Amino acid sequence: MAEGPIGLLTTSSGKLVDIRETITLNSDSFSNQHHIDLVTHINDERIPERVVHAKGGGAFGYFEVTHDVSKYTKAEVLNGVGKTTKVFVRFSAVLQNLGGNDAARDVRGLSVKFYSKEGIWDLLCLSTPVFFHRDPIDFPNFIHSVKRNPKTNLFDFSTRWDFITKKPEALNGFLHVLSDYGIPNGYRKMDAFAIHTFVINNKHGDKYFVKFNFRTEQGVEVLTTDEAARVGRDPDHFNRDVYNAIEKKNYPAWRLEMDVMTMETIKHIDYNPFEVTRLWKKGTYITVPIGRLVLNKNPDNFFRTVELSAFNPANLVPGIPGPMDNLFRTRRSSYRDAQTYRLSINHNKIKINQPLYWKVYNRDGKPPVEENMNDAPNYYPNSFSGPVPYIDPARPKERFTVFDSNAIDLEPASYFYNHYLCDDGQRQRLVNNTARTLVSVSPDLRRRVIRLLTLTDPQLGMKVEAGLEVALETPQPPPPNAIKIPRHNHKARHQICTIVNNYKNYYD
Ligand code: HEM
Repeated sequence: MAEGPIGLLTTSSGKLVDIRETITLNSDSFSNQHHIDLVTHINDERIPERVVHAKGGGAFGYFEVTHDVSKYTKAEVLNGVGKTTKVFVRFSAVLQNLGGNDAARDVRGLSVKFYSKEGIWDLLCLSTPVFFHRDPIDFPNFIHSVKRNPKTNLFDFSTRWDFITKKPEALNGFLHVLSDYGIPNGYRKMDAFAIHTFVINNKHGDKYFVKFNFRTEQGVEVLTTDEAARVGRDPDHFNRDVYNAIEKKNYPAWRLEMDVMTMETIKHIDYNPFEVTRLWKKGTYITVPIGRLVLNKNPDNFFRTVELSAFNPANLVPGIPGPMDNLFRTRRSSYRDAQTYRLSINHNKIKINQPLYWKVYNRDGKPPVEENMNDAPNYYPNSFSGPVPYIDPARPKERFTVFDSNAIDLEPASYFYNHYLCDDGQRQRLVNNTARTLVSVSPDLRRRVIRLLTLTDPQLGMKVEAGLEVALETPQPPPPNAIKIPRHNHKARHQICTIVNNYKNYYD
């Protein structure tokens, strides 16, 4: 904050405001343009919240290349050891509305906007290494089933479990959310995964298949359900945590690495590596370090940066042609459509989304239009010095198609329960959390869920059934913000469970 006033007050059209115009009592308030300016502007201050990932926070920083990956990709942003690129990062919770609770059991987002010399690269990641469905047509149904019930406007476990039992591939993702991994101890303490298998290429046009993963340098930490209920008494705990760490110059950082598969491996492995509801099997890939993401500046203005930011997975750069699976193909158009609705067709001209360089044939539309390409031709091809395309000699020529299977495969969910979770304590907490969600659903739906869990793993089904019996007889804890903490309970210890990230141990 500046020490003195930063200048004289004006109306939004620039007229200086007399001090007598700052009060309207006993005056002709409708001749007071300052008053009208204020009371009408506030009516239009809201824009639609994001349909998913509405609650979030963000920070600026940089990405530094620490390893030479030119063998795999020619992308300028990932090349040149020691080089830094400016970034803006947005953290989010998928299901929470604006103003929702950071400590809710949910999937988290970590989206990175790289302001690269070759254009914006948006890398969108989740805190789970797997997604919930493979068919893009399921997205609206899946989101409806996990967001608020249209009648009660409450979050509803019946609709969630109903959807999962009809689409069992979603179970693996849900088990992640119901486990310790479902509530990280803040955004700084979580890893993040881009999930899809990306195609990348080097300057010779050779293709590689990679999964991008961010590994937190703060260490992975999670909250138990009870711990989260306490932490959640401050609904903005996660945003506050990131903000305060940056203000204290304790800059949060992540290592960016990629799991790499060659074209040869892709052709011969016994599972579909493009399948987003499962992990890659150990031994079929190598892990290559790339660089470091560091957040070192809080935004000066939340709305102008975090709310107006538009991350679009289709924003890719040369050397990273991107994923080929069907889900990603839908994402290529979906985000642009959402952001046009939320921010206008010119969302890429909003400061936070602007690339370093752009020359386009698009014109006009809702502001901002910036210089609107001034007097340059507005059609292509033309004979009047309009911008021309370049030729990328390294663009991969070979094309192939990814076919998805419709088969239901419960093995990834079974693997998660038996091997990804590292001990019986983790497994028991998953069982308890799952049982609690079944208390409010109908007996018929409970039976369907137990049956699905039993098919996944007999022990899991049996334990959840037993846990449910206990939960039905135990009075349910009140909602988090109604929990009473004893006034002098200095001994209330934060039982934060620090867990080894065993994602890499898959199929060890
Ligand atoms: C068919 C599948 C999917 C569809 C249709 C979809 C759609 C959307 C939409 C419409 C938004 C809001 C965009 C906005 O208003 O700015 C969004 C946000 C987001 N999505 Fe997806 N999504 C899909 C799958 C995924 C997957 C697989 C990931 C994981 C990598 C993911 C990660 C994210 C993240 C991190 C955000 C928040 C971006 C931000 O911080 O603004 N989504 N998604």
